[in-house]
Amino acid sequence: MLVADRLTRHFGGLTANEEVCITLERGTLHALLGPNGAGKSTCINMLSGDLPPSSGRILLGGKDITRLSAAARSHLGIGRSYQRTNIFPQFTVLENCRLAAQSRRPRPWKIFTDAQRLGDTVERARAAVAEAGLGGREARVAGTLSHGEQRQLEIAMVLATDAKVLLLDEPLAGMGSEESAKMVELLRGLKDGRAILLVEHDMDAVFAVADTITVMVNGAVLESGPPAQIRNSAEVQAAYLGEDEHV
Ligand SMILES: Nc1ncnc2c1ncn2[C@@H]1O[C@H](COP(=O)(O)OP(=O)(O)OP(=O)(O)O)[C@@H](O)[C@H]1O
Repeated sequence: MLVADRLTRHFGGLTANEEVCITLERGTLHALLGPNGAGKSTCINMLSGDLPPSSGRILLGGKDITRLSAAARSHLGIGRSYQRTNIFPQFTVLENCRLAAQSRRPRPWKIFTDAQRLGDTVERARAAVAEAGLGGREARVAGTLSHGEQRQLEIAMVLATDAKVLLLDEPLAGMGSEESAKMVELLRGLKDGRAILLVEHDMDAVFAVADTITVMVNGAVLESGPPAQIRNSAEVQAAYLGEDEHV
């Protein structure tokens, strides 16, 4: 569905990503692992259109989208969440999702001109809230939700844009074990009909939910494969996972 083909990004003399290749398939979750500074955020930023690559290509359904803006990619069905929670805290859960859904419309801010379309947007927002596990909390002011629920709301906002490719940057950050377990369940349910890229430090969560894992070290892909292969890779253990007894 989405292909990163030899993506490279330099920052001055530093090579943050070097010829990174990643393929996201519909119906699967692909996790991107690596120590701090490995280049995961740089990679997700290039895929979302927040950062232009120095070289390499990004293909969506075979079409070259390397030069498209983040907004144009959103219209094509690529949605992303950010490491830091990115909601409007003073708005309700439903309003946050409605604004996200609205952003996909051709003229996003002309919302009072077409009641039928506005209705569609609200329906999409409601469906996204439900799918993200926040059903019943539509009228809650977002800033009063728990941390875990705010991260769920972020996911709901991505879903409200009708994204078919989800780029999720550390959705479990700062969560307790109960909240994490809930998020893992949520992620599992989101695979259906979508392709997901998950950048996440929580190993237990990654191994519980990923179909494919790519490990990056120093800006380059060290190894990519199913969880069992990564778990048993001597190279991965030596470079990165060796000291983690969960793996
Ligand atoms: N805008 C920037 N300008 C200069 N250097 C940058 C920039 N963004 C990232 N880097 C550098 O590129 C390298 C890769 O950083 P990146 O944030 O992609 O890693 P990461 O794997 O996401 O790390 P973390 O797990 O800490 O988020 C690091 O050495 C970082 O300092």
